[in-house]
Amino acid sequence: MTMEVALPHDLGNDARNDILAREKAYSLGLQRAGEWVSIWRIAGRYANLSIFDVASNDRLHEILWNLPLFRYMTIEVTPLARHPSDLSLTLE
Ligand SMILES: O=C(O)C[C@H]1C=CC(=O)O1
Repeated sequence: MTMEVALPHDLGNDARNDILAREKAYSLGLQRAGEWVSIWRIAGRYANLSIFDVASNDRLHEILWNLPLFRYMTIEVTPLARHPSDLSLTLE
């Protein structure tokens, strides 16, 4: 999925630092738990591309809804399935 962030210009420094610290802590917790598998910065944008491995769509929604930055994000979810040519699935 991708998450594009648009923080309001009038957000004060303290509020900005606080929400970014809470976002980072929330993200690290989910990464340590194995549900947020990886996160990449999309070069040149205030956006990330992330891979999640969750038990259900309801769990994914719960995770996203509780992102501290949720209200400032545009999120695009792309469901992924295993590809038959994935080397790790190939017996050759
Ligand atoms: O910077 C971002 O891409 C937004 C957000 C997502 C996780 C995190 O720590 O920050």
